[in-house]
Amino acid sequence: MWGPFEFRVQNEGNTPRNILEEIVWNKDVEVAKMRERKPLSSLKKSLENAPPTRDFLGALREANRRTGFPGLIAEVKKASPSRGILREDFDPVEIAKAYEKGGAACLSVLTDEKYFKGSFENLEAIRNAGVKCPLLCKEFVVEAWQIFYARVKGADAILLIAAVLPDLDIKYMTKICKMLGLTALVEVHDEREMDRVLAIEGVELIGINNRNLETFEVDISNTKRLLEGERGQLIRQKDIIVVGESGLFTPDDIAYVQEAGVKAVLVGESIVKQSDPGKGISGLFGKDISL
Ligand SMILES: O=C(O)c1ccccc1NCC(=O)[C@H](O)[C@H](O)COP(=O)(O)O
Repeated sequence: MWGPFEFRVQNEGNTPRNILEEIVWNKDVEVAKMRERKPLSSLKKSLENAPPTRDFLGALREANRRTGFPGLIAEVKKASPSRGILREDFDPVEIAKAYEKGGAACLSVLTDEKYFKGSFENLEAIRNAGVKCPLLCKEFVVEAWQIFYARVKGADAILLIAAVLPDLDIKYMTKICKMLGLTALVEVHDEREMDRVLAIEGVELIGINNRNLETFEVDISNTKRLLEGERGQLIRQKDIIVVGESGLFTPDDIAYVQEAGVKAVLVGESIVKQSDPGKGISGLFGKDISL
């Protein structure tokens, strides 16, 4: 069992070395406060009133089968540390509905407030507005409490980042997700993280992030590199669905990651910035995929 050795614990006086470390240190404090207000025992009671979960993996598979393109996870994102504000007139429910109409299989909703200007209210509002696409809670999970919270707020899936979590946590959190009916999207960026995650039993959905979360560098050939040779073979053997994430702007980009072996893509910037984000999807795929 291995872990993200690059990470240091926050100590008095030291400063974060990169944005991911900073986000995680802040998240630790934020979650501790939230947990104090709503302890796990009370969250567990709220589960009784949570809406049923929808099949995130099934929706991706079905979209891939129906369109012949990778299933789209369209991201509802107002801002990011690397790009700043992406959209001033940001109405999460309107954007979610436009994505659904435009052919998205699933949606990814940023819930981090400090760095992405997202919120759990956005997630809840989209769920309550009757959007049928299954929803990914796009968070920086540092403890299991957050998984229960996401489920209560209407998520169908949640992100677990290998650069943030040690293997044992991923294993344990994947089990918690299954118990709650959530899909875990386990995100990797390099070969070492991919090998760690491939050794963890029960992982069904892996995201390859083309963005280095420490430097912000984006390179879509990252997806191809991580799917080459024995890794690609093992992924096919295990029937794991791979999601190509970040930096996808054109039909050529989609074709490139599809050729590399992905069955799904996660896209934010290139579609959320369009005046009609639904039409942005047709531009991204070079075709109307809603039909
Ligand atoms: O995007 C950032 O600046 C960022 C910084 C630190 C941690 C995560 C970050 N982004 C999350 C993502 O990877 C993207 O939101 C997602 O993959 C969509 O990417 P894009 O299509 O390029 O907007």
